[in-house]
Formats: sequence, structure tokens, C-alpha cells
Amino acid sequence: MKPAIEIHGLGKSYGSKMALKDISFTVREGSCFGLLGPNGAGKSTTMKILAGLLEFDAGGVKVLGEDIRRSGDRIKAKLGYVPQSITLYEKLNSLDNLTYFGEMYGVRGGELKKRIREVLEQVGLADRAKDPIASFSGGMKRRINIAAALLHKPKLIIMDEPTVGIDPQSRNHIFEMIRSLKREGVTVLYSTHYMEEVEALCDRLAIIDHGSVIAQGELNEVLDRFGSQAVYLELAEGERPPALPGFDEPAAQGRGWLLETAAPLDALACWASACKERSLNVKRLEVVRPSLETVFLALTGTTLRDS
Ligand SMILES: Nc1ncnc2c1ncn2[C@@H]1O[C@H](COP(=O)(O)OP(=O)(O)OP(=O)(O)O)[C@@H](O)[C@H]1O
Repeated sequence: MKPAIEIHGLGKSYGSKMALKDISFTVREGSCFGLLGPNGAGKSTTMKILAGLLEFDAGGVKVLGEDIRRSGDRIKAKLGYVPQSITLYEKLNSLDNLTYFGEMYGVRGGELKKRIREVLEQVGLADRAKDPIASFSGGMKRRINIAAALLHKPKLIIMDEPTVGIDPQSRNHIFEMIRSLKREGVTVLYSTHYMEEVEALCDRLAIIDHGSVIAQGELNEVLDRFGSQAVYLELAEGERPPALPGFDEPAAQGRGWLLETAAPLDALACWASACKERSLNVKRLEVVRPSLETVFLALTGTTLRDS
């Protein structure tokens, strides 16, 4: 399949601050690609460059087969960009907001009216078309912001952390919408610092830290390559996990303990017999697959959320 986005060695500084050092990745047409990284990693900067809103200093960027430096305006007409901050007129209703944005994208008249009806259905807010934006929840505003970026039927949609600070219902709507856009062949670039979202939505991902891509590929590839296997043990309240000679110390996680190891079956067998010997009440004992959290920790020495 053809690439919708090709980025090679992208670099960008804000004054003396180097925001992007070396960003390279390719996104297949019709797929959902996740950009995962902590605050300040460079996700928004990368997305603004792709949306044609920001110049860059080094490297090359092709969007939908065209060089962004040569065909910026033609590319802009084919992509939708959902910025991180909500940009709507609070006093106007959804209909008027969408009319304004649609005209900005060059959609007019009967076609615009039809598209507004369709996108309001798509984001599940058709019944709120005439209510002022000021009366909407953060999640509903976000959905209208996404609707605005869809009016001109873009082939590529770039969403910058669209689920930050929103309610679960709006989040589910956004997820469903992304799935249905994908079914229609639209390419989605999605940034987040929630790895569960990447797991739920994305075909491939790039992990960005300090302006560089530090890992990329299909989720399972990245997990296999950089993640460590682990065994999870949960005991009755107040009970402590037995130490296992020859293994690392387990770390507290959730209601139990996680032991990272290259030999999870051996660790599981040792923990099972040690717990039995001590008559401990085992609630759960299982080999767990590596998570992006452990991948991130292994690659950067920090967790996604704390950084
Ligand atoms: N307009 C600007 N002027 C100066 N520095 C900036 C500007 N915008 C971003 N930066 C810096 O560039 C780096 C990358 O920021 P960017 O917003 O791209 O990261 P991000 O991964 O999107 O983070 P977040 O999740 O917080 O949006 C950060 O160090 C940030 O402080």
C-alpha cells in the first residue's frame, strides 16, 4: 500500500531549543499510526509541520505523495487537523461553528449543509446542533472540533491528543469514529501519552522522546523487541510475595507484584511452589505480556505518565 506520510530526518528548533532532532517514520494509507511520547517529546511539533502550520529546519516530509515544501496548499486541502487545544466560538452553536470551518475549507452551499448533517451524526451530536458550544462538556467540544476537521472529507486526519481530559462516553465516540474512518480508507495519525489508546486503535506506532524516534513498528514487534516478560502474583491482603533466589525483586503493581524476567515460566513455577510451602493465598499467578509502559521505561529510564 502507498504511504500517506513519509518523514525523513526531520529537525526543528524554536530559537535555541531543539524540539525535533531526528524524526523518521512512514504511515501506510488507510492505517492508524500512533505517536506515543511524554509531554514535550515533540508530538505536536511533528503534527503541526505535517499540517503545514510550521516550517522545519532539516529533513524531508511527503504527505499523500507530495513534498510538503512544494505542494503545501494542495496537501492542506486533503488533510484534516485536530489541534490539541479546542478552537471553537463558544457563543455560537455547532451549526454556525461548522459552517464557519466548512467555508474555511472551501465547502459551500448545499454540499456544506449535507456535510454538516453527516459529520454531526458521525460524532454523535446531531441532536445538539442548535445549542451554544458554551453549554457543551469538554468531550462534546472536542467532538465538534473533530467534526470541523472532517467537513471537507480529508484523506488524512491528524489528531493531537484528542482524548486529554474528556469523559469516557466522548472517548468511546472518538474511538468508534476513528475505526469507521479507517474502514472508509482514511489515514489517521494519532498522538497520545496513553499506551492503552495505541493498543486499542493503532496498526503501528512510533515512540518519541526528546525529539527523536526511539522505537517504531507494529505494537507486537515493539513489545517483543524492547519489552521484558514478567510474572504477576496477587495474594490475600497483608501477605507478602516470597523472594525468589536468582531473580530480581518484584515491584508492587496494582493489587499485586510484578516480576520482570527473561525466564517467566521458571519464575512462575518457583513462585507457585514457594507460595504453597508458606500456605499463602494465591489470588492470581500468571505470565503477563510485556506492556508499552515497560518498553518505555527500558528505553528512556522514565515512565510515560511521570515524565
Ligand atoms: N512555540 C514554542 N516555542 C518554544 N518552544 C516550544 C514551542 N512549542 C514547543 N516548544 C518546545 O518544544 C518541545 C516539543 O514540544 P511539543 O509541544 O512538540 O511536544 P509534545 O510531545 O506535543 O508535548 P505535549 O504532550 O505537552 O503537547 C518541548 O520542549 C516544548 O517546550
